[in-house]
Amino acid sequence: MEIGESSESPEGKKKSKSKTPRKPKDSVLKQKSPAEFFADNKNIAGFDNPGKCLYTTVRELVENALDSAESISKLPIVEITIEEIVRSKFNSMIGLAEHERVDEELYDDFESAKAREKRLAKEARIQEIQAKNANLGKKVKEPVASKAMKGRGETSYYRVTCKDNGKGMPHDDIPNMFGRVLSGTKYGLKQTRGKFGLGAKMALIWSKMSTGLPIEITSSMKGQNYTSFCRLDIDIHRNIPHIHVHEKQDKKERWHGAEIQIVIEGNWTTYRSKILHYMRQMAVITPYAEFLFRFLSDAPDKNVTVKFARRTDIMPPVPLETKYHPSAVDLLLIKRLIAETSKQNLLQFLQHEFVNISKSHAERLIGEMGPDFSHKMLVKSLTSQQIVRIHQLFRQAKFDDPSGDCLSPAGEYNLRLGIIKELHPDMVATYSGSGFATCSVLKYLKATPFLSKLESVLVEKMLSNWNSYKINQAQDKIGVFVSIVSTKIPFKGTGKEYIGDDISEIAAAVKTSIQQCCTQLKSKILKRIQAREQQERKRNLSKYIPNVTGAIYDVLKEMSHLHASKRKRYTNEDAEVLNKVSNHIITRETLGEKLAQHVEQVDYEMALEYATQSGVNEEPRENIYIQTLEGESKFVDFQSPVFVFRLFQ
Ligand SMILES: Nc1ncnc2c1ncn2[C@@H]1O[C@H](COP(=O)(O)OP(=O)(O)OP(=O)(O)O)[C@@H](O)[C@H]1O
Repeated sequence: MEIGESSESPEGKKKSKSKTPRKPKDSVLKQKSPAEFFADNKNIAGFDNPGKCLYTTVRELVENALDSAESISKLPIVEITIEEIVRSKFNSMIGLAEHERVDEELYDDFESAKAREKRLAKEARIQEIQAKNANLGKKVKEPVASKAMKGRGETSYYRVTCKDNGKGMPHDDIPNMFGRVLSGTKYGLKQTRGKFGLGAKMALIWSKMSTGLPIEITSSMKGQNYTSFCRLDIDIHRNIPHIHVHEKQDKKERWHGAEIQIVIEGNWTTYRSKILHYMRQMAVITPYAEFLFRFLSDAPDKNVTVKFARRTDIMPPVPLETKYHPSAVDLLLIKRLIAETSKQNLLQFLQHEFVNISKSHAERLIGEMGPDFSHKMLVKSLTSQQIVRIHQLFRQAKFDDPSGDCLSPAGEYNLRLGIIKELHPDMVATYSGSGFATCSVLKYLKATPFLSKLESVLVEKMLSNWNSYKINQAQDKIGVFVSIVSTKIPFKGTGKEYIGDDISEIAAAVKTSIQQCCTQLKSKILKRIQAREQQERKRNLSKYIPNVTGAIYDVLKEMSHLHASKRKRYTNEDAEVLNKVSNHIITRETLGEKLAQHVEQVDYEMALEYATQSGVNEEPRENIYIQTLEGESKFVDFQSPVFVFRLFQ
């Protein structure tokens, strides 16, 4: 599907010989190609400012790499490198001579001698205050960038390279895949990260807007004895690739996959933490992938190398292509399906082009459509009115929900593993819901602030009663991961940053998942609280043993004197005890020991009583997750926060 082709640019029109009516002189009507539209509105695809553009470029390339490796069931290895290119280096790269400023006052970062003096004095004062605060152990705020530091001219360029071990691309498709907006291989009804056929082209449009440099693609597919190399940019007005080089080269290594390289303007300083956070999130959600992230610059202290190692060899199965659900199609879609179907008659069409319509169900539906319809009628001969009738029936009839079999959720096992390995939380709870294959994870951290403002507001909205789950919002740090898989995620924009909470089924599934996780956490937290209380009770009782023994022993001693001097006679058991005191069989020490034994006994009995009441009759248990024995792997991992068992068959 290439929507781009239907929209002609003014240039395209000039060239075409078609007899379209001439534009009236006073008309203000204009057309835009999809590439022009997205260049003008790049914010809707997550390309807002240079920093965000760098971040979104990384995201788009990484997600394409993962999609590609997963499509052939290959454990992904993704190497992403961001190389900083300072302006002087960039200029020499493009053959632009360095220019010494002549008229300083022309520049945005110009400051007069007086202003400079004032600024330096202010900065010195701030530094002094900060030094004082640091000595007092107070928190020191990051200094705000001064005008001289943040001049608009301080552009930085970055070469972003992403290499994967995925499927690679057919040689002839590469130019359109990267140089034609709204072209891709992921429009079908299949769960993939990519969907719009836009991301890589947005990165290219941004490189064209900011550096003017082309994108370079190297690709090799399994079984190909060559490597494809393509250097191209995009003709924005016509929305077509502008190819510089497109050739087959000798294959030097046994590699299949793709390597994409692009030079763009960006801002590493402001987006460093967001990019690293994203890489970590990807490592959490895809623990079966290996990520190598590198930031390289001329200043070695700025360089970053992070390797997120693979923690499991078990990846979710490849998602399956599915068909449309009859309740979810519109008129346009039915017409398209009719045009594209290979089935001859209406019965076969209904039965094979939709999910949840069996043969007998199709027969009943055709019966319900009216006398104009029959099983054998040619589907391509349906009139517009008849198609409307089918559509109306699809809207009114009752169909089973789609099964979700075509989806491949990350699964509790993978999410849990990813979270434990990357975030080392204090506690984790996971829950996997059905229907939307929603899997939600809630982790509970003591030390690391995790939620961003937006996420916390969202979770807050979902769950206002943390207290009832024994979660202390002021003290406890809570992280929530929700993984939603679908053939079509209802993102709010092509930047794929948000999904709305207006789709009630998704909102309800997410809420239930979070509540389920909270309930699991609650029982873990309660156990911990009770264990702490038990320890405290014992400590409190033991604390008084010396004083209590002393007091009792003094009284017994006094009584034994009275008894021995016959000033007061005690009988039976009392006399026996007092004699033992006189004969040093009962001493301060033996009394202390007995009391300690008693405290131990009482404590044990109380713990036992609690355990019987709450149904805990053993040591606290930790759930372990066993991966199913599907796929090629001949082993199974038993995963717990403290150990992993790998059992080979
Ligand atoms: N690393 C890669 N390996 C193999 N194919 C790739 C790779 N990167 C891109 N492609 C191909 O190029 C197409 C276009 O990619 P692009 O990022 O523009 O869109 P998309 O991934 O399909 O959708 P979205 O815009 O939602 O990300 C993809 O559909 C895919 O077929």
